[in-house]
Amino acid sequence: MEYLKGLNEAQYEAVTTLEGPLMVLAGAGSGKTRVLTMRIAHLITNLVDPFNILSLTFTNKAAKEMKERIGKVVGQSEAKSLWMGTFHSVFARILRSEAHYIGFPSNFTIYDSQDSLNVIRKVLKDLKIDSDLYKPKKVQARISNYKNNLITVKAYLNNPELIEADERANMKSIGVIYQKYVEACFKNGAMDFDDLLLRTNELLTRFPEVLAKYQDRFRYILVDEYQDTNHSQYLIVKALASKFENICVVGDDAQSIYSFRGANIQNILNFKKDYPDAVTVSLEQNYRSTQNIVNAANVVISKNLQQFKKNVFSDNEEGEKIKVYRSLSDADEANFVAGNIWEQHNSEQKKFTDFAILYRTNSQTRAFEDALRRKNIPYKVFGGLSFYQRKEVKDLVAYLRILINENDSEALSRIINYPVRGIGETTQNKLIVFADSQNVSVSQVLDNLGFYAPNLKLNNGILTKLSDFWSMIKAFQVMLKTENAYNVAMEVAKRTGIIKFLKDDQTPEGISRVENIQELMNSMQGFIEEQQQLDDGDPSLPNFLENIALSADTQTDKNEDGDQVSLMTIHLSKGLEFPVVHVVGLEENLFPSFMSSSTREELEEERRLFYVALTRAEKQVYFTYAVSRFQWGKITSAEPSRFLSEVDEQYLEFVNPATESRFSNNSGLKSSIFDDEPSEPRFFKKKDAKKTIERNEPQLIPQNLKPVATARIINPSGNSSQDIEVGDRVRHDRFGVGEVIFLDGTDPQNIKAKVKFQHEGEKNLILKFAKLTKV
Ligand SMILES: Nc1ncnc2c1ncn2[C@@H]1O[C@H](COP(=O)(O)OP(=O)(O)OP(=O)(O)O)[C@@H](O)[C@H]1O
Ligand SMILES: [Mg+2]
Repeated sequence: MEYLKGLNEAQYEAVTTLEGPLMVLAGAGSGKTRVLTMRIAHLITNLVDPFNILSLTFTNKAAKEMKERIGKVVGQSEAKSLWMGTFHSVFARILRSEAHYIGFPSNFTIYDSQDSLNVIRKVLKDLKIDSDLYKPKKVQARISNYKNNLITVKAYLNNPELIEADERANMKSIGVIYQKYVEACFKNGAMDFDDLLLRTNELLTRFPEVLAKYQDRFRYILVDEYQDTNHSQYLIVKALASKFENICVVGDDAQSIYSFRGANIQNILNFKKDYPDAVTVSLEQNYRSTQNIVNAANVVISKNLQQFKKNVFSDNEEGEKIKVYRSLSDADEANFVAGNIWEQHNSEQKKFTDFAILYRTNSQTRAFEDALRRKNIPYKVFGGLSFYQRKEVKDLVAYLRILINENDSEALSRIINYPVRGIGETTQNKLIVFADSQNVSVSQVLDNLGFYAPNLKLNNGILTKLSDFWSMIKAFQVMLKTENAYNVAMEVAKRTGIIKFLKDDQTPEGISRVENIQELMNSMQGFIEEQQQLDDGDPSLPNFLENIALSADTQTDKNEDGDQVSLMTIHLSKGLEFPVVHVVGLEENLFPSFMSSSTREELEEERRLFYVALTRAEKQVYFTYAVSRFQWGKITSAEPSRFLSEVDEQYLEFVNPATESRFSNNSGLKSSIFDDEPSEPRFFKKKDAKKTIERNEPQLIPQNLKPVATARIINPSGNSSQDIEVGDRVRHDRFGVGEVIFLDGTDPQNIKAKVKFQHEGEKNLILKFAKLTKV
């Protein structure tokens, strides 16, 4: 069989041992995912019905790619009936069919983290609990943690130890908040992400017939990235696999990076305990990266005490050294990376998809986006606020959610007065309080407005507005019976006045909101067409809504398959590979993060994250760090990350001019940024110091400016110039577009300008450094 030929001996064993429990524990790039993919192809070739195979992946995108690859071996139609996806998407699907067992409607809404946060805020308000003491995000994390460890409200309330621990942490109301939160979700007919796992566990433990059904169905179970499963996921897999024990898990303890979400490395250790005769395969050859990268990664991870010993080697070329670039600011760092990509694209004919920029936190994205945009380099930011979480998109989706599940009070509160229709907060509160007093939902009150009206204490004008609103919703529901989801959504966007409301705002943001609504429609159309082509496709609105609720990781941009640079957090990059990887922001307190460097455990997890970043690369790695960074509205100085010094110098090459101490920060820098005449920083040559000034705009200058008529902007390279006058519109890299209101000074090297920016207000700038362009 052709597909088996490309495997090495250990991989071959893992692919062809089809029966019984099997664990592949191996380093990055050693072919674990490939083994999993080929194993599924091999199962199907050996006449296992794809219907009986369940494969759990880390992202939906990974599932899609695997399916395509398997399809190439066994035929696309066979591959289609595989059950493949993330834990959340697979079990959401199962919960829909079995929801009645646990008292949920089959059309339950899935709450993303924003929705759930809103519900928590409401609960806190109802309970009159100060949200400064109980920060909603913190409460959310705690509840999530309980759920992922299968600690239900009841279990919590019966566990004095947990209650005491929360009391000690000054969180003694967590129990009651947790209870109210669960009640609110249940009443809304909604599940949050953790519920999808928790309720699946409930389903499988409380109803043996349901368990038996899915045990029989999923005779072969495969899990990728097993090191990052949490307890709840572990129990689901264990329960499903316990009848046939045909379970194959692959993972790498050195890449466990989700312990903050409850991922538990113990699951790997437990595997041997749960299945004592499990076959364990280790893969040692890394096929992804050059020797230099693999060796550097080995050195880094060996600093962790908590790890299985692994030999990983590469037979690929030795490859280039890792390039280290010390930048003077975050903007400089971004310019260097964009410049490097641009240069390699032009001179070496590399595609933009060959490049990745990996960072520790989403907030680092903007500088790179700006730099790439300036060079007209196409890029895609993964993660962050997903398309479907943008306000205008969520608002329209909330209408659609209400059509499916009227009890979804979170959706209702979003739209009842959007666009504004005179149903203000007071009215909404009255409705909620009244509904509670009658023990019905707000939608039930609206359904029977005539009946409840005499007791509602609302004036006739408001009652008419409520009744009009609800009649409109009912009309959409009727329409949904005969029209497809796209037509209904279009009608909603028009009839409710959303499109008009958004179109009235002609600012760039307003225009992009309208485009986003258009994009939502496009994605709906695309979804319907895609589903119509599938044998078991489901183009219905509920299925569309489920897909977008679970789509945090999928790509939604127009040019999805275009040639573009990938920007993402390291967490999201897990499992992926790119020819050229830039690991940026390698500074203390950023990476390792200041939030996760106080204990050894935390630091080891950060180091694993660094290992993940490094091992994404096939050919080239760039490490960059800045000695000063624009953060929280001000410039702060930064020290190089300790991880840089943990990589043996033999694997590194320093791109900057030689410095006295490679990773030492230059504490003289901070003041020099603000001085007109820089004092010479300690480890910098004079040339470098000058650059510091030029690159670190803005230069703030005294307020007392006198107007002059014209000034000349000297381009930093000195070879071109532009005249500028008071009243001119100019663009600044960081502040955007603004109008020049004052100019001051006669020395062309030292002209100062006061510019009023559209969004950023007035700024005083030294022209020489501000790099303004006339627009
Ligand atoms: N036997 C092989 N021959 C040639 N290439 C291989 C072989 N095994 C794996 N590869 C290639 O090596 C790369 C890494 O494989 P894969 O992504 O499966 O590794 P992994 O162990 O899952 O990595 P990670 O830990 O990062 O998820 C892929 O491009 C894959 O196609
Ligand atoms: Mg993998």
